[in-house]
Amino acid sequence: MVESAVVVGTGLIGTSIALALHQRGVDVALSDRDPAALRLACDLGAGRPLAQEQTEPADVAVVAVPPGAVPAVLRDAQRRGLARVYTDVASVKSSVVRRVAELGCDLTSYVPGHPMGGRERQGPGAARADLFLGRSWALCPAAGTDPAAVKTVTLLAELCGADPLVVDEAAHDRAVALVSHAPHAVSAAVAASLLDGDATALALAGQGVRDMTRIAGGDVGLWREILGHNAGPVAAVLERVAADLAAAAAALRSGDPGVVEDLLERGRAGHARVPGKRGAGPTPDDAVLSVVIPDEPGALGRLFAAAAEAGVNVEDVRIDHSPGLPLGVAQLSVVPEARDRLARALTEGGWSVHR
Ligand SMILES: NC(=O)c1ccc[n+]([C@@H]2O[C@H](COP(=O)([O-])OP(=O)(O)OC[C@H]3O[C@@H](n4cnc5c(N)ncnc54)[C@H](O)[C@@H]3O)[C@@H](O)[C@H]2O)c1
Ligand SMILES: O=C(O)C(=O)C[C@]1(C(=O)O)C=C[C@@H](O)C=C1
Repeated sequence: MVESAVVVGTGLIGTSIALALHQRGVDVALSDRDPAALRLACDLGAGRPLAQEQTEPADVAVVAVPPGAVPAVLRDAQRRGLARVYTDVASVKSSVVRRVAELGCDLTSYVPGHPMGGRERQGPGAARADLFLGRSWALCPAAGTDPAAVKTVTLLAELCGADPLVVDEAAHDRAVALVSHAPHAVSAAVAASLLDGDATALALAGQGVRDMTRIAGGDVGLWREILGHNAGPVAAVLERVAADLAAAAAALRSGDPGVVEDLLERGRAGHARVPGKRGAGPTPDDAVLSVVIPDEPGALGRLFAAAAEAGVNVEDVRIDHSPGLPLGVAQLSVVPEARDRLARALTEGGWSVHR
């Protein structure tokens, strides 16, 4: 059971976890070294400030501070006896766990963790209770970790709507180098190239460059720490990506289309491997309906209401606006079996539906 929790570090991730737990009826006590971050998290309804003298240990304490700060914060939390079970959310695991052991923390009650949901913004103001819905949440218990502690942190992840995944810490670091850390560095490199663009080039920026550079807007201090703590695995991925890019550039200069085509084909194949919601495959093209919506208040609400009336759950939605036009296109992702039913119902309801 997770009935009470302490969250140390009320930034984006700590406050998002606290909001999710609070919504599920967990008693959440919050702490942050920055009083403004703590106050905002409390005002957002994420929990109450942790009392100086905590009498009863909570079921679980979540250390949600930058990777380099985790070991000392965990040691202090354990010394204070804040909880029976401890976890952290740092984006890297091996270096953090090594330092935690060096500081003499109790390893039996500590389950290293990493929720795979986040944003490019920092602080409690960016927190969302649904940040981890359908995301994986890595747990990296060691041989000596108490199985009951693993159960508690598994439950914590599930209460936040995530899918817990037990993985060895070194495998975790190699995996996130591939799916998170190197992509961040590549996004930063592409975004940095925009510094060479003039006003005309930037005025022509479309959705492609926005998608590609969103994560480059993340906090420099945090990402410098993350990349530095996972240096070897990240460097290995960056070297492979750099080799591909160098080969593509050389082929473009020499007019060899095969190399470029091979990169594009492998890119499509890699993209198709990225799982969708809850580990399912990506939404097949045939399960996406494009619906023209007027750019006016309530239009999206009416569209969702029409889908609900047809008994169809909208799994995901993306909205493309046409600048200068009073219209947008909502791309509704639904399970393939529901596509025809929804298309029929929307068409009968007067919506302009395209497959
Ligand atoms: N940002 C993401 O997308 C993301 C996703 C998953 C995991 N993480 C991990 O979550 C952790 C927190 O990242 P964030 O994005 O929430 O950052 P954030 O900057 O929004 O929040 C960090 C909070 O920790 C507090 N803090 C720092 N040192 C502290 C200390 N010694 N004692 C108490 N509080 C302290 C800060 O005041 C701040 O409020 C990091 O370890 C990061 O690797 C981040
Ligand atoms: O969506 C984003 O903005 C993120 O960068 C989230 C993301 C990721 O790479 O998926 C970033 C770092 C984390 O440690 C976990 C999640």
